[in-house]
Amino acid sequence: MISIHADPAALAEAAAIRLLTKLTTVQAARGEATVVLTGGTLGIATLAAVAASGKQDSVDWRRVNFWWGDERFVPKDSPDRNEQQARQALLEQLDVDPVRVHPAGAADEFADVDAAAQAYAEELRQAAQAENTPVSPYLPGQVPRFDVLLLGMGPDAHIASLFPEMAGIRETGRSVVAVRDSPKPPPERVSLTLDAINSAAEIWLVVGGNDKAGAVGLALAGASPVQVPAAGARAQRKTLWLLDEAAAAEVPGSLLDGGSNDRDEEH
Ligand SMILES: O=C(O)[C@H](O)[C@@H](O)[C@H](O)[C@H](O)COP(=O)(O)O
Repeated sequence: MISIHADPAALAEAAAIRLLTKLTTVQAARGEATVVLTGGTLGIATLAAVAASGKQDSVDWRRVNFWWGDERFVPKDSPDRNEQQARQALLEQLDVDPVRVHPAGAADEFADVDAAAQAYAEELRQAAQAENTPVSPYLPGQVPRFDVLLLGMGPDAHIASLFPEMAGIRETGRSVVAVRDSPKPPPERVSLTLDAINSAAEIWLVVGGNDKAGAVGLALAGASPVQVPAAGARAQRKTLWLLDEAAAAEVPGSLLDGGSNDRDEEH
C-alpha cells in the first residue's frame, strides 16, 4: 500500500496520526502495543509530529513497548543516538514505562559493537519467551510481536543499518547484526536483520525527498534486496509506503492505480 503526501511535514504528520490510531487500536485488542522506532530525519520528524499532535492521550503509553530498528554504537548521551533523538522528540513528553523501553547498547556500555548486538538479540529473545507467541516464521522464539515497525530509507535504499551488498542485508537466521563499516556515519551500528524486520505485523517506510525517488522506484519494482534493501521489506500483514510527492516521483504508475492507495486530498 502507498500513501502519498504533499511534503515532508505533511508526511510526518500523516505518519504520526496513523501511528496514534494504530497503537490505540492494538491496545484495545490486546492490552498493549509494540512499536519499533527508527532514526533518520523523517523517523524522528514522525515522533515530533506525535508530540505536536495534541492526540497523544488516545494511547496508554505505559503499555507501549518501544524497540529500535537500528542504533548507532556511540556513547549513551551522544546526540547521534537514535534513542536520544527519540527521547527528545517524544518519549520525554510521555508517561512511558521505562521497563518497556528497549534501546540497543551504547559504546560506553559494551566493550564492542558485537557485544552490544548479542545483548540486543538476547533482550529480544527474552521478550519473545515472555510473550510465548511464536510470531516470527523466520526467527521463532527470537523476536517478540512487533505491531508496527517504522523504517526510514537512504538514497541507496538502505533500511535500518542494512546497506546494499554488505554483510548485514545477507544475514539470515539471526535477529541482530553488528555493523562496523556503515557507509552512513557513524560507522558502527547495531541493526535488526531483514528476518527480524519482516517478522513485524506491519512495516511502515516513511520516506521523503527527491533524493530517494530512484530507490523507492527500484524497491517497489521488485529489485533484489541485496542490491536494494528496502525491496526486502515484507511485513507479515501490511507493508505501507508513506511517501511525499518528491519521493514518489518514480513509483511505477501501475502501483498507483490500485484502489488500496491514497493521496493527500489536495492532490
Ligand atoms: O540510524 C539511521 O541512520 C537510520 O535508522 C537510517 O536507516 C535512516 O532511517 C535512513 O538513513 C534515512 O535517514 P534520512 O531520513 O535522514 O535520510
